[in-house]
Amino acid sequence: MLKIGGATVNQIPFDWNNNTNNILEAIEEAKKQQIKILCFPELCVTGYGCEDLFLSDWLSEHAWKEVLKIREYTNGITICIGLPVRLDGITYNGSCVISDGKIIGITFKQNLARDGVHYEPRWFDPWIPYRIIEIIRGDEKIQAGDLIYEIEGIKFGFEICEDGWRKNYRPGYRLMERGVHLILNPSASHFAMGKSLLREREVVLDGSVNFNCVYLFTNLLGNEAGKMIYDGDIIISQKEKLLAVNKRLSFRNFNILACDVDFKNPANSQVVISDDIKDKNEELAQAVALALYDYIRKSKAKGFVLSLSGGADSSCCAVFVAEMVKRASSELGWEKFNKALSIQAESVHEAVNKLLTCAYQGTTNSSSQTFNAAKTLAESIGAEFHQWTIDEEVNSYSQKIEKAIGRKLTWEEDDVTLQNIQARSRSPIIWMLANVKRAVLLTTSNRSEGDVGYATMDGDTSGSLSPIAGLSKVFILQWLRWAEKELNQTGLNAVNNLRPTAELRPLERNQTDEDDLMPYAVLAEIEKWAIYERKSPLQVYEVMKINYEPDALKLWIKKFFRLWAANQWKRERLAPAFHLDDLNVDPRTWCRFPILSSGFSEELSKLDQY
Ligand SMILES: Nc1ncnc2c1ncn2[C@@H]1O[C@H](COP(=O)(O)OP(=O)(O)OC[C@H]2O[C@@H]([n+]3cccc(C(=O)O)c3)[C@H](O)[C@@H]2O)[C@@H](O)[C@H]1O
Ligand SMILES: Nc1ncnc2c1ncn2[C@@H]1O[C@H](COP(=O)(O)OP(=O)(O)OP(=O)(O)O)[C@@H](O)[C@H]1O
Ligand SMILES: NC(=O)CC[C@H](N)C(=O)O
Repeated sequence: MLKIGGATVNQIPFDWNNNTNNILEAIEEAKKQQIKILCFPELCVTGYGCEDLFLSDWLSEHAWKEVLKIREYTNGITICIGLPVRLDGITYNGSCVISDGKIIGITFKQNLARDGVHYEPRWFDPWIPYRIIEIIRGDEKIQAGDLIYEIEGIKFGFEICEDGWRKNYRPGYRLMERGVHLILNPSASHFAMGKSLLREREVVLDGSVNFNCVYLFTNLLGNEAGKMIYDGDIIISQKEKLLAVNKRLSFRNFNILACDVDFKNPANSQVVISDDIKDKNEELAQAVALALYDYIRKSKAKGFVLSLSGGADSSCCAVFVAEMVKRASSELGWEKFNKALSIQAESVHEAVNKLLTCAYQGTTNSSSQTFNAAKTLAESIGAEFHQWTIDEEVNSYSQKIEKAIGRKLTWEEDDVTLQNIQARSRSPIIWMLANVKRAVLLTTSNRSEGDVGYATMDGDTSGSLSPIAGLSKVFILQWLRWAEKELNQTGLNAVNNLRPTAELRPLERNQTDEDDLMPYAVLAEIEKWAIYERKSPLQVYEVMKINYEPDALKLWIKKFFRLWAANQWKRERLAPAFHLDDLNVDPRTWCRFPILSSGFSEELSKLDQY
């Protein structure tokens, strides 16, 4: 029997103190549990999200100094820690094995992650299979490359994150030929709804079955650098059996999971029952809560400010903050929670009151229904709530422009202008409140709005963090109904009975988002084919035509592609957002698209001729 384990850690890019402390605390705990081999996540010494700093010499040099510090605490244990290693001006992504005070080697990643949110080839070079070199650090000579190691008669090697996702190119095939009993996978695998099952089945179980071994996977934890959230999974399998899976998305700085493994007789290996929850609505609630907690903790802001309209998007943001307080305080206890966020509170309501300030900013076009929905929700979660109207500001701007252009503004001629000035008049004062409170201003953009630019730049897009910009409106609407019932967020009842509306036109015009755009379900389906599956307008029409009336569908597809292309600049200006789904329209991470383009003019005319 050999006790092996993983340690997930909540790191911060080049926050040496935080990162090394987390690693040392985890080692101490692992020693108490008598773990013999302990695997930490990918690049855990520096953080995974150091971006172009990986190209500098000093980052890797400093990382090495931390490795030497950590080495001092490894008596009686073998650990693997991830760090960048720069050799002759080229950076490699390595996992360093330290056993009982000795550095016994560094393995380098062979397959670099380059899809979706990952841009590793910009910073790292892939390592060539079987290549082994000797590197000099101080007066030490260290083996590095495609190594295998042996501890207490157990041979082990590495697949580093993406290595385990590249089905036919997995280093595991070669490690099996070289007789390893154990494969360690240190990872930085970002959260997306539904993805943790893929890790379990396609990386871990497929690995232990195909390579006839024990497979140990350890992921990073939390919102490390602003956008990506790491689940902090630790998964251990032996051949076709899952031995241990931890509860993901913890608010703690580190978590450990270990089990006793009998390498010769798998039937004797310890099995740890998992209480992880895979339901998409629940894992999303936990992931966004953790992301918000880490964001204020790491940015040292004093809380959040939110322009709360009583509509779905802003209400969703408010509920996520309340869930953050509820979940983090329940896992950490009030003492740790208060210390981490520099507040004093003893109940969820009290803490939400200190951390979330909301304002309803009505106009003559606002309804009593949205006001009541906003007020009821704010009261139910305990948020500080203010209300005022912005008609004076809107009228003042309008009168000045009317004087300048020498005519009256009218809804017939100036529809979008008159809408936008309302959204923009809410912006300076809500920013002012954020300044006063030294808080982060949340913006409420969702992914469907992002697709088609259905938002006013520097109006409702104002803010510095956009928690739900990665979610489609269809998903948000169903999540809110789920949260009302399953999370007992009863203050959502009125919100859930409203139809999405911008309330920017006079009330008698009965504005709804879906009349302005198209049904949100259609928008989400076109988005799936056009953006996720990368199909042309005609191809989107081909796959969708069986379910819709042809002329209406053509109009919707044309509207989507036209607005998509015209609004790339707007997506570039949206506040940083969390990555939550397989698909994202963030131009700085998942989805690159030109700001100026043909706007699909030829492709859309082909659709007309079809
Ligand atoms: N390619 C480009 N590169 C750089 N800038 C570009 C540009 N194209 C336009 N622009 C600029 O952008 C301006 C237009 O953008 P912008 O002012 O944002 O406004 P715009 O996109 O024209 O209109 C905003 C839309 O969002 C809707 N809305 C607004 C507010 C809230 C909600 C809601 O759901 O609650 C909905 C509103 O009904 C309207 O349909 C132009 O005046 C021009 O200055
Ligand atoms: N009366 C209002 N008071 C405060 N903020 C408002 C008001 N109207 C709009 N806003 C701000 O503008 C944002 C954009 O409005 P939008 O209509 O897209 O979202 P929503 O009102 O939250 O949801 P829905 O679209 O489902 O009505 C809101 O989320 C909110 O932050
Ligand atoms: N860091 C990595 O190599 C991550 C890549 C992997 N495909 C993931 O998304 O989880």
